[in-house]
Amino acid sequence: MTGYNSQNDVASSNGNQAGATGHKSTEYIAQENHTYPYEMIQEIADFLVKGSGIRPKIGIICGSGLGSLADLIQNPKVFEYSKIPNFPVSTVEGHAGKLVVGCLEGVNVMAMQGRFHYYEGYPLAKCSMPVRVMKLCGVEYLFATNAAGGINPKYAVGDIMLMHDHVNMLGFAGNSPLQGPNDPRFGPRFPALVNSYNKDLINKAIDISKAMGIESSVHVGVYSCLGGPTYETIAELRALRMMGVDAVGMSTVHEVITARHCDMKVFAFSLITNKCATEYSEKKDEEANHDEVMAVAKNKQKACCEMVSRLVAEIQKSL
Ligand SMILES: O=P(O)(O)O[C@H]1O[C@H](CO)[C@@H](O)[C@H]1O
Ligand SMILES: Nc1nc2[nH]cnc2c(=O)[nH]1
Repeated sequence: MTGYNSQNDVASSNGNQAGATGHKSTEYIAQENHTYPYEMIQEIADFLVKGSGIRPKIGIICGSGLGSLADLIQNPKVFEYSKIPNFPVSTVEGHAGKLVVGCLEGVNVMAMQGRFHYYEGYPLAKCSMPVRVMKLCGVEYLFATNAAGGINPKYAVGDIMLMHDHVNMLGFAGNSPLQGPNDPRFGPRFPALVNSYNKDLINKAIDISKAMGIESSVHVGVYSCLGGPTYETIAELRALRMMGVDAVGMSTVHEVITARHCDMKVFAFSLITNKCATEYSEKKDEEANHDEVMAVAKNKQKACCEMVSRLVAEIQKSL
């Protein structure tokens, strides 16, 4: 184990910061960028597969207040993040910090009850590192869920938006989970992101929403991730709307990028927990707040759980 967690570990690691030529080694550059070497991710994956006795096919990331998605899992083996070697810990309310491995609708799955956000102080590569762990555990499909503010005026609180594309605002600012040396065992240096969101899974989810009788509150749209932790200003929300963004949050995009880099099939949805104001107003109730986000997610978790279960059942048919 090359074990490191902080800048201090970099300085005290293997002393190969600069070789005889004065060049930094790839491993040193990886550590300097807070990326995780392949071997370290493999060790985390081995720990989880050995500890659970399961090789999951589907990985689920539970959004704020949507941790109950992991409660669907049968015969769960639960790993607290703090007990998993080299794993970050969750610091946000509504993100329990547990990894749950087991069976859902006859498929082996792994669910993160708690994700990592950039605003928590973690670099993007660290936020999305668990996606690579999932990959090395055997995961082929990533289901990423989130709580988001609705910018599209047609969206109501409690609606679900199936993500078919994203606008990566952190990427515009030059920040990416793939920054730093590329390890081709995960994927290519320059991955393409068109068709990132699997069309077949979106269509299946639309059919499921019809079967559930909720199709009028299910949309297909564009998500944008901002760095947070502030919610947006009116001017920012207007700018995002002009760019074609339908819902805004502080997560998911870096996970999707990491998943597509290592060729996973991606399905993602946003639960619209608040309507974003695009007109100036003094009204307090038009301001986003995390308590409201959590309350709406709690209210709507049943529909979200059913959507996820049914989609997993559909995948099971095709395995
Ligand atoms: O994206 P998830 O983790 O669902 O959480 C969303 O809700 C929180 C803000 O209320 C932010 O963390 C935002 O990203
Ligand atoms: N950035 C952002 N994240 C959210 N998560 C839930 N609601 C919101 C929102 O309005 N903005």
